Amino acid sequence: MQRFDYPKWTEDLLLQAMESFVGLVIMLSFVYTCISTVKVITAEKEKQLKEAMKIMGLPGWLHWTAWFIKTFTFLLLSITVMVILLKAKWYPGTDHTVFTNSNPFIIFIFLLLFICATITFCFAVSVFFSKANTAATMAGLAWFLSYFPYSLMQQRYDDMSLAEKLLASLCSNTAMAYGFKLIITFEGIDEGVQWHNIWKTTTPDDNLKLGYLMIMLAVDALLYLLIAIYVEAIFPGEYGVPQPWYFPFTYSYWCGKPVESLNIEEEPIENEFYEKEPTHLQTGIKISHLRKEFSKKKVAVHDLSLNMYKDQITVLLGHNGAGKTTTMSMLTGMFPPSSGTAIIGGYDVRTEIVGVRESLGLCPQHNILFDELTVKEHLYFYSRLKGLTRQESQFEIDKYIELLELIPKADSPSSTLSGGMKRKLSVAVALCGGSSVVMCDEPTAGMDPAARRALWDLLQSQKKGRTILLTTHFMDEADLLGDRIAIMSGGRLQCCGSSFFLKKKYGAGYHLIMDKSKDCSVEKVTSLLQKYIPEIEVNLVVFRNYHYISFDIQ
Ligand SMILES: Nc1ncnc2c1ncn2[C@@H]1O[C@H](COP(=O)(O)OP(=O)(O)OP(=O)(O)O)[C@@H](O)[C@H]1O
Repeated sequence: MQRFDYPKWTEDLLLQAMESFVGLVIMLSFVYTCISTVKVITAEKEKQLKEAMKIMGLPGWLHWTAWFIKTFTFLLLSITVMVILLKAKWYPGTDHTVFTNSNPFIIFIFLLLFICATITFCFAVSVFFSKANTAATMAGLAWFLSYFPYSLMQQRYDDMSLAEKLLASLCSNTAMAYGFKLIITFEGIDEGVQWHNIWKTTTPDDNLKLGYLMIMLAVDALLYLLIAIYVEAIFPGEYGVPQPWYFPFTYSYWCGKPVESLNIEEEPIENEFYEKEPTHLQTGIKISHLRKEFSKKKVAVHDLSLNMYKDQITVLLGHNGAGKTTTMSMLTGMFPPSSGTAIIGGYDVRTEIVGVRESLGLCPQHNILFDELTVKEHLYFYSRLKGLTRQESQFEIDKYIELLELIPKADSPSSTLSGGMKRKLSVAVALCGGSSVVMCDEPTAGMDPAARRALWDLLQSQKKGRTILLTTHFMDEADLLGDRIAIMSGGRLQCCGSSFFLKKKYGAGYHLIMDKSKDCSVEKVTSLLQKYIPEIEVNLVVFRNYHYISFDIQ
């Protein structure tokens, strides 16, 4: 077959076009991955999913490793395509490729190191933000900014010392740009990058070698990872207990228990509003002088001291804004206490939150579920997080979907469940995996009466061997479920004891409070009510300039 000789300029043009195309693909795939990774990681934080997973036992390193593997797999695919494009013979009848002489394996390793640096760069950016959209915008900006040292100093490249170039390479994009500049220069002298010249310069005037840049990319990857871990620890965002800035130098960070004992003083909580504590039961949660100030004026929890026992359900009962969720958030490490502490399973919530979370199951007030995961997958995921084997996890799945009557929905994604079903699943998630301390924040909110009853039965049947804390503002729920009921109001514990103790103390019965207008006849209202409830008693209460009629019904 006769070979047609193309003019040389068309070959050069095609190669240049390919170079630009490959450059664009590299750029776009990395920018896209960087922005989307930062966005999803921060969204996980924003929706409290990350903190919930950590509360349920997800170690921080595993979270980062999972994200690393996922992003790495995607980028690995894109750099493989890139290397193929760089080495593909684009021009018919010639051996010319974009990088004709270079060893593709070296280019691949170089890009592999760049991937690692890019992923940890995303981690480092994500820890500075709590809102996904802001984080994504800033990630795009930061990604381009990290290319700036290269473009700004390009004019004086020849005058720069090696130290200056290496310092600029602390920005991974700059290291990548320097690397490609070297590869292109090696290509220019028809040698290409080879194993024998990665520790050589292309000209005697240059001082930068590809080997140095590969080391710098590895250093960048490690540096960004350390920044991510450190900043996340001292600035966990809206949720999480911040560590002191010097935490890497503390004994407890590396060896678990701190040197000094964190045991809180054993002071019996006794007064007329606090029922004598059971002596035959083990304390599961010990709260001591817990206080939370959101600001100088806003104290959500005042000096709360309370013990909760194993094999019992302790109910925190209170009106909206009484401080129940804040208390639970401090116990689970979502918020650090302003003062005071709590010991859960022998661990202090201020300093040993990882230990606290080993035994913890949480059903937060707002469902924290993964939209795409099914009911079964949620139970499997959280059971495995708690350390159960595949077989044990399967047993947990079967048990809870049956107990909570979720069998027909077992394979449905959580986003397709009704509100009540989502609550059921959240409670099952808290109980599964053998959590010995279970906290449920208003678990029956939004449930119909039959579902509430089923959930009450489940909680009653599951309390053996566990310390269960649940919050509610339903008196009937507290009465039925609570072995001990702690009533909170205005951030303070008002009284605590069994349902029997509280009824004896405050009188079993109901209070009816009515708003009274100026011309209201108390006698007429009372006689009307007495027609239906003969034993009703009236007493008039004046509260903050408003008049109320308060009735006691025994
Ligand atoms: N992040 C926050 N910043 C400032 N104030 C807060 C914050 N979280 C809660 N508060 C305030 O603390 C008080 C207690 O709130 P909390 O959510 O603990 O009450 P609650 O008893 O759980 O109420 P509900 O039954 O409505 O959930 C409220 O006055 C609330 O406005």
